[in-house]
Amino acid sequence: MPEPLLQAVNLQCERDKRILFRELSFSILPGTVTRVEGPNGSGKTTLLRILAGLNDAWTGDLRWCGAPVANHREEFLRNMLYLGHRPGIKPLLTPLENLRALMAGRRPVSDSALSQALQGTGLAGYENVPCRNLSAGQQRRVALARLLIADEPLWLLDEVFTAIDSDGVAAIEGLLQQRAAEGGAVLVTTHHELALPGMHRLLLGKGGMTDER
Ligand SMILES: Nc1ncnc2c1ncn2[C@@H]1O[C@H](COP(=O)(O)OP(=O)(O)OP(=O)(O)O)[C@@H](O)[C@H]1O
Repeated sequence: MPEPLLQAVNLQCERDKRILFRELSFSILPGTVTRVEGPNGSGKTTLLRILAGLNDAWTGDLRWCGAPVANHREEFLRNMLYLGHRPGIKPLLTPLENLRALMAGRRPVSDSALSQALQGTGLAGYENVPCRNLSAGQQRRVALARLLIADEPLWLLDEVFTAIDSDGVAAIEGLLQQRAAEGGAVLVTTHHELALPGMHRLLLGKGGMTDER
């Protein structure tokens, strides 16, 4: 079996004196897509934020390629892409400016490559329009264009299908499968039905977690 990209060991998280999950352990292998599932409020967003280093209210161990994330935080952050359930784009900036800002601090990417990514998400002709003038789905597509220029092997995607039409959902499903086929791994939360062959499932809530296929 290949070495897991990410391992969680005995994660516990408490919010407002309520235990969201405890003794939560799982391994994310390269080449996999895993859907984090559970009812509203079961902790899906919280778990992804913990994995992305955006929430400190937890105990347990996280390992990246076998080494504690805490000791290799920069390397982990370089290899991980997190897209949250809000598009996280700036309404006064154009799609091109937003995508440039999303890549800041990462590797340099030319404007023509950024434009190509925007065109790949159906935003041809909107590259220089302020995002506040775009529809909800188009704004989401600006954030999703990030996936088309992502070289990070691990993707953490929280409700990124929101406001996306069926063609767009199918295109994103293709990107997730492609990342897995390239040896990466994807964790995704969504209330949409996903039909990805071989998809793993992490079930939160109802007092525990299972990993099923
Ligand atoms: N900043 C916060 N402070 C305190 N409690 C919080 C905070 N954020 C979330 N919670 C609580 O944590 C629980 C889990 O929230 P979370 O957003 O992780 O659930 P979820 O499974 O993603 O839900 P949904 O399916 O509705 O998106 C909720 O009961 C919520 O009230």
